[in-house]
Amino acid sequence: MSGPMLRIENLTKTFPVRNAFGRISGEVTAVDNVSFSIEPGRVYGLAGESGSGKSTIARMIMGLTRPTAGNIYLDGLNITDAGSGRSRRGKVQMVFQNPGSSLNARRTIGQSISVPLDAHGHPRHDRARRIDELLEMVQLPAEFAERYPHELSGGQKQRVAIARALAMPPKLLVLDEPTSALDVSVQAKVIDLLVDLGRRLDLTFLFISHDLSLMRNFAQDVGVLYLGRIVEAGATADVFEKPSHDYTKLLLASVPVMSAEEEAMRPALPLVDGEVLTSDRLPVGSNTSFERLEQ
Ligand SMILES: Nc1ncnc2c1ncn2[C@@H]1O[C@H](COP(=O)(O)OP(=O)(O)OP(=O)(O)O)[C@@H](O)[C@H]1O
Repeated sequence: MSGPMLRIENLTKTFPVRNAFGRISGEVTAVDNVSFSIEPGRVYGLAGESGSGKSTIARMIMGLTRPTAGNIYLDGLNITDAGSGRSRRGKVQMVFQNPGSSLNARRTIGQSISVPLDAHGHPRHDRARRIDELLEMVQLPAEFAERYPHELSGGQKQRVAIARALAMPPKLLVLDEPTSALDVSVQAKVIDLLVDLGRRLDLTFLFISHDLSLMRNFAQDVGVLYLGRIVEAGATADVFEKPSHDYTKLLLASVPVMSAEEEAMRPALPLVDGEVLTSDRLPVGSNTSFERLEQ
């Protein structure tokens, strides 16, 4: 099918805010009229600081949170109200930030990987072979199938989470801060693995991160999210070279630089009322005291 793999159209999500007595006293707009699309085989980066609405967008795509307004199309199909069940038909999978908590401590790695296989009716007699194949795909030895999560490093656990997400190969892989719980040296290896798998399996990625240096290497297109809105979007190289929004400039200014050349290319810090705009001068949004409500 031609057309975008994912199309997000005017997506909005509000949550009720409760006061100390548990009564609804207002609402917070976590995602505010967001639109973007991802062409097949591309990596789209959604960048923004904590609280900007990144995870809420991911949860709506996965059918874990119902949008207040707007539409989500996956491979041409409107999945906005489809819930997290079969209607996504295994077309979309997600890898979460913390590989430790996404794996069941009481299950062996092989058992964890077989959950999606069983759920999709993969033939039992082929299960062990498929688990070996998936472990090999994420560059882990076959013996790991017998191990428990506590016997693995953070990077190895994240590789298992990726193997599980690919057990029934999806078209779209949503990565919500997939490397932020890992050491810097391990982060690059996990990203390299994702790039390689993306090519081999023809995957499309939504890569959610606050880490712009990773995004620069991985994503071809980027949308910068600030207080629930996309304030800037375009080809990653363009956005990084000529950011137009103050918030993007600020995010870029805090990316660690490696060389004098890169330092010279850093955008000047935005000035507001003649003063340098720093993170603590940005409106942070009133996101500190809400009860987190599952809708
Ligand atoms: N279930 C909920 N109930 C109430 N408010 C919520 C709920 N989920 C998210 N929010 C609020 O919505 C806003 C966006 O949160 P979200 O988790 O999407 O941000 P984020 O960019 O993913 O941040 P982080 O990187 O810290 O996870 C925040 O203000 C948050 O407090």
